[in-house]
Amino acid sequence: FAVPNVWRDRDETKLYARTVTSSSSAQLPKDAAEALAHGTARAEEAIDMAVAKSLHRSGRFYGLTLLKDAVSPKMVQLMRADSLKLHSQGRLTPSGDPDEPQLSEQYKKYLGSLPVLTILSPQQAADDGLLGLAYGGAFLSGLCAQLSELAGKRLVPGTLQLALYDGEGVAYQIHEDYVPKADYDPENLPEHHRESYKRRVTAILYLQDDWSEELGGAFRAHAVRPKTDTPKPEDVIEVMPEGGSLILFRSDMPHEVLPTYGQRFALSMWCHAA
Ligand SMILES: O=C(O)CCC(=O)C(=O)O
Ligand SMILES: [Fe+2]
Repeated sequence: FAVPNVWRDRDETKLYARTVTSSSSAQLPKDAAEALAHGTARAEEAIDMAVAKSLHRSGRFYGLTLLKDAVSPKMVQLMRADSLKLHSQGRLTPSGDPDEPQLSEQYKKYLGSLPVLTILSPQQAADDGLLGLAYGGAFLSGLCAQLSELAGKRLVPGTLQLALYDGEGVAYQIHEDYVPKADYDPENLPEHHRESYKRRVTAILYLQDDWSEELGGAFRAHAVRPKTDTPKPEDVIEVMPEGGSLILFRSDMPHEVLPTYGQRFALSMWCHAA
């Protein structure tokens, strides 16, 4: 993701973090159109030049950026309610394929639990009356558009994913979201993975009401893939999945989710190279 030289400013800040203030959309949306419009407006408010620069700065953590209160507590609550609704309807599955059966108790007992997920679009969420997820999807799509504008290099909204780590120690081992095209056979992957080579920026919005350290589930960023099970402290940064927090990073950064002992929802967007 080439950026103008002026941004290569040797900023070694490990984690750029800030709290987003003021919301143009403090009111709950009254209909689907308003949910989409408010989500887009919030992206324009939250993603400014400082965020775009942070995402492209040099340094070891691939532009890792944390925006707290990226979304208001009210909207987080609405998104969480929508997410719980989809979960109760059995729409979240390990591969994201709605027809795939849920994990059996036997599988969980022997192989452990997995995160469950669904792939959605802001418009589909709006059509289904899920105003919270319509807002969240529009926010994350708007974020890609906003970064595209500020970076002068085209990015488009890619895959939007809702995932649930439903306690029981569910984790996601170290990986990169970007996978070079030569490294996989898309035919054998679920549809939403087939375009992983286009991923440039990962944005993850957390939807918990409140979260505490005993519940685990930290997002752990790695400056380098560790050679042993215990990475050096200077090589990792952990972020708690607090509701309303948004993390952004370049999609080739190694990262993982530590074992989770509470219900942990995350709405993720991969901004693709256009
Ligand atoms: O939920 C998170 O914090 C990260 C999830 C993740 O890495 C992924 O879905 O690729
Ligand atoms: Fe990931």
